[in-house]
Amino acid sequence: MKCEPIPCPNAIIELKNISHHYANHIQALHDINLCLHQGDYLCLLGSNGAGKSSLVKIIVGLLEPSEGSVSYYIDRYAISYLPQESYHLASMPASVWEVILSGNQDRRAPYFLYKRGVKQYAKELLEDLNIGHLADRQISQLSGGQKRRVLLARSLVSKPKLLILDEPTTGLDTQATADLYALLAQLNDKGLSILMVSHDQDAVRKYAKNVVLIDKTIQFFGSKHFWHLKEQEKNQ
Ligand SMILES: Nc1ncnc2c1ncn2[C@@H]1O[C@H](COP(=O)(O)OP(=O)(O)OP(=O)(O)O)[C@@H](O)[C@H]1O
Repeated sequence: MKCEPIPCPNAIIELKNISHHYANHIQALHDINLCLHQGDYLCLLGSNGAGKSSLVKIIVGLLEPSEGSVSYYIDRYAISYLPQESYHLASMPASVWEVILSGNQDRRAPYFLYKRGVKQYAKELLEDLNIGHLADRQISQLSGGQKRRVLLARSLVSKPKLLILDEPTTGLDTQATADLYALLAQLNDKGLSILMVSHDQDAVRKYAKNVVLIDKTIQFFGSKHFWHLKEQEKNQ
């Protein structure tokens, strides 16, 4: 199905004609045109190998696209990214508290100059994500699900304007998953823009505003309600 791109009046990021092939000639993405709006909750869907992680890495600047351009209409430092795997952070010789605060490293200020407000917000995040009891533990000694919650707190402590998450609920139990979605919805209500790679169809139905479905190229890009109708049609 060919979709017209939704208009971009309040775009914070705009992708134009993005294509990417890796050194082994695998074509991961072809001619992607996409925009992310201020206040959006955009879910990026696609099957394994469809190019989701490649696209996210291009958006956050970790991967240079073979073709096309990305335009940023917000400060790049206002973008926070929670990747699928963060081995280096999850194995750091540091406490949970230190790892969370390191998400707010002001590049111009020494480590000890954290403002009181940042520490207060870090404490709130510890509570919201139910990891307050872990604050003094070494992150390397936590379970996979606990580490993910710590890394989410780390990616939020700088109060980003855009949060990009790649499969954020991997390894979380039912309660932790529900808590995480509730927190994201709350932050989105307060103005945080969200781009989330997800396989969780229920979460997409419940929380997303817009949906982009890719399989190297864009298969669908539009409102969640329209996507839902298309899904229903397909299943009839
Ligand atoms: N570093 C790499 N070098 C070569 N090919 C790669 C590399 N990373 C990804 N690919 C290939 O690019 C294509 C897109 O991969 P990508 O990881 O972006 O997909 P994905 O949609 O995120 O998949 P998944 O849902 O399984 O995480 C796949 O065919 C993959 O094998």
